[in-house]
Amino acid sequence: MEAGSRLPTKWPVLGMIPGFVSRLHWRESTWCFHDWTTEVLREIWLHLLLKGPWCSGMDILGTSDPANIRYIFNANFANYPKGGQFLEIFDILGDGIFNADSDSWKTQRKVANSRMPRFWRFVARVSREKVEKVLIPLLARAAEHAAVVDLQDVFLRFTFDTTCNLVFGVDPGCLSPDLPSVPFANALDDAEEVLFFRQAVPMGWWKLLRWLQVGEEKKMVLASETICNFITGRISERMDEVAKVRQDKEVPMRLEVQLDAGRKRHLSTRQVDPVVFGADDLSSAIYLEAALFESLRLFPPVPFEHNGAARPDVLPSGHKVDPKAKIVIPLYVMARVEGIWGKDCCDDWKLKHEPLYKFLSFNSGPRICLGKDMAFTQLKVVAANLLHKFHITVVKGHVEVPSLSIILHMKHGLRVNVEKRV
Ligand code: HEM
Repeated sequence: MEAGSRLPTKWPVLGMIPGFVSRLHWRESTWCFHDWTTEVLREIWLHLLLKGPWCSGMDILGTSDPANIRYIFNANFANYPKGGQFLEIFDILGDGIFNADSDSWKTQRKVANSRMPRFWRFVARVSREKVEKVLIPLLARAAEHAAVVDLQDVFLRFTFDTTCNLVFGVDPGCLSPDLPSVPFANALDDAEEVLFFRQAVPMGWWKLLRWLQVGEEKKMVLASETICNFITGRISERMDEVAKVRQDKEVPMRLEVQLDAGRKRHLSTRQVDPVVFGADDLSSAIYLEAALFESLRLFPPVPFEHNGAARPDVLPSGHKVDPKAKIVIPLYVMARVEGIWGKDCCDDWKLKHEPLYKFLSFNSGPRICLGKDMAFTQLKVVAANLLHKFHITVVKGHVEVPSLSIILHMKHGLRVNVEKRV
């Protein structure tokens, strides 16, 4: 394949790594790393073979070819496990489902899958309540005071509160009116940026930094500590509560009374504001769904997928892969390739079904995201209610730059003005 003009120069010994790393540092410009990879892949049509330094084991095949993706995620799924390299990079996730392969993955997926309907009901109820009691009042106050709101920060807090409620049974109140600082959420952001860095440089490099505990890896140490402290704190609180409940003989009756009070409260809130949409009200909101799908296509929350091959193989595009190479699928880029989505790939949306190996935002094949319906329900409840009650506009001059992280978010948040609809 001919090297395109935007491709980094291939140096003896160092390969393309100097040019690649320098692109990582164009952070402040709107011409960000994602845009650069989009231009490169457009120019050389779907595939990019990035040569890492000599003997570094960091050759990367970037592909956005739907035929390859279908092959890797579906047809020859067994040959493309997460693999040892992935496990080392994502060590912070332990041996949970995201890192697991083979039998351990199968067992964890089965267990998680069986819990999803219950989780879905919980998240649907809690999301509606939180929208009504916290999110709408918060934006109404901002509208009254003509205050600028960082909508990305608000949504992160919303998700964080509902997720903690689901996982630990407690709402940490990150969305309370004073918007308290959330060290755990900041630590997660830091960890996600370090995980991106680890994927972008040779393994020996980040391991050396980790050993020396400097730079990005120092950031990871601090982030891991904060994350561990938060999780162990919530678990021990929960265990204390459970122990208390076990000792208390009157609990069954009390619980019943509490549940009944909860039900009544729920009924009474419905009476207070009947114009707050819940999951059931939105089940046939197909235009809203299409708009959300389109946003997730253009701005995939997981902007890259990363795989390795267990055995040497040849992809449908003819590219050879060997077990030492990394295969990277750039989702952000895929959404902007005309050959995949047509001429209007960047600025139009259509109401039609597309195969999941083209729309990869929730992954595809046997490892498809288990929380897709849950996430979608939450997105619909939040979007429908806010759009119904408020007119929201991005602050003039706000610069939108994606951060370099394994999760796509805006480096400077999303500053908006909010007005109540009349
Ligand atoms: C907009 C929100 C979400 C997006 C875009 C999303 C996207 C994804 C993606 C891309 C993967 C594949 C990751 C990989 O292995 O490389 C994944 C896996 C997964 N997701 Fe989600 N996800 C979302 C929300 C959720 C929620 C709310 C849950 C559950 C509570 C969830 C549960 C999972 C699980 C368990 C897996 C692992 C599946 C497996 O490896 O078998 N996700 N998700």
